[in-house]
Amino acid sequence: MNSQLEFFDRLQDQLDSQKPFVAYSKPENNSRVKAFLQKEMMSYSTNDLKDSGFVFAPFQPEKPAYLIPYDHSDLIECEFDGSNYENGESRSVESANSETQKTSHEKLVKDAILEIEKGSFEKVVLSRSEAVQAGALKPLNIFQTILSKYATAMVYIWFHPETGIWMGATPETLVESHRTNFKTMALAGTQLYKEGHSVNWGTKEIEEQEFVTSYIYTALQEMDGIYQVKASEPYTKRAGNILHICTDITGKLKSARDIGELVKALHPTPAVCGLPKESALRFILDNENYDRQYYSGFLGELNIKNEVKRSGNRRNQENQQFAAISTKTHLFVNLRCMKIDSGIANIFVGGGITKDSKPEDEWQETVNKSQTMKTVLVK
Ligand SMILES: C=C(O[C@@H]1C=C(C(=O)O)C=C[C@H]1O)C(=O)O
Repeated sequence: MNSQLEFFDRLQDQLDSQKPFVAYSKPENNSRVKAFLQKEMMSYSTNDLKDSGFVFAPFQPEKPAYLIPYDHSDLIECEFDGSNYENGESRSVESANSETQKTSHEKLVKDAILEIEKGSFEKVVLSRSEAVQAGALKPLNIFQTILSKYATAMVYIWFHPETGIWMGATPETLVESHRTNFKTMALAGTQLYKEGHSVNWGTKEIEEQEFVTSYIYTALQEMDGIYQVKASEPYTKRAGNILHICTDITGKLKSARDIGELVKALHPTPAVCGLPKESALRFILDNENYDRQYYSGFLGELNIKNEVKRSGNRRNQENQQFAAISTKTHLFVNLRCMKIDSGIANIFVGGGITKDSKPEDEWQETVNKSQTMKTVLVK
């Protein structure tokens, strides 16, 4: 375990020498910050997700996913004390041309609704990117503010010379697996969190989230090598100033090595792409008018060896040997994120469109979601 100062110095050195690294804290243990520091300048990728390390994959499934390999990295960690950072309600930065952005996002939404009425697809997730000034704020200081502000998210900073600096605070698990057990979630429907107010969901949000659950559930049930698929009751999940509807879905894989096939079946899920997947993806690529890059892709720990302490009990030795080589994967969908480039933060936000969508509300939803990153850009 490193001291916080030492830990962030190591990250800064890595950034100064332009070598890939990732630092992150997971929702279940949010004060523990871990990092993979790649030892050399090399560029690694993973196609089948059978490698071990930290993966950073784009939205478009056929494009390569970067990997910081476990075997080529220094792994460091620290306990993070966020008490020195400004917290609570903060102001937020605004971009200059929001009227133009509003008009073009609403036009995009209207075009999608026409397409839904024609029967081309049932749901499509439409997004935009917005550039705001990050000023003189240093990337690692922004990351520390995100860590102190969003305790229940997967908070990360990723750097690779070929992708630039990305960071975010995502609420959405793509797949979590340990040995042959796996878990995923159907997350959709959005409203602003208001303290002290009871939460009611409208039909549009309930239906939209049910689409996502039933697509994931059916896709998993139909897949070879997947068993015992179960879905929880939907519940409300808070992510910063935003609320979503969430259903947890669990199951079993025939082999722990099949994680790549599972991810291939899920990504991009209807929570970030649409339904049916192919026609929604086509609409996104033809109409969004910008490149999502790694926004709504996925990132996280891939096939990480699980540390298991052996006991001296001889009767259980077979089991223990199995446990000693078991691996864990925890991948998140890259949402509520931004790319930092020469003092400019490009924030990425989107939302699901169905036949019942109202263009102005959909614009407002992206504005609300953009606050997650905007509020960490103020000194
Ligand atoms: C697409 C985003 O979020 C996704 C879309 C949601 C929605 O349409 O309500 C809710 C949660 C996420 O699955 C985003 O945050 O940019």
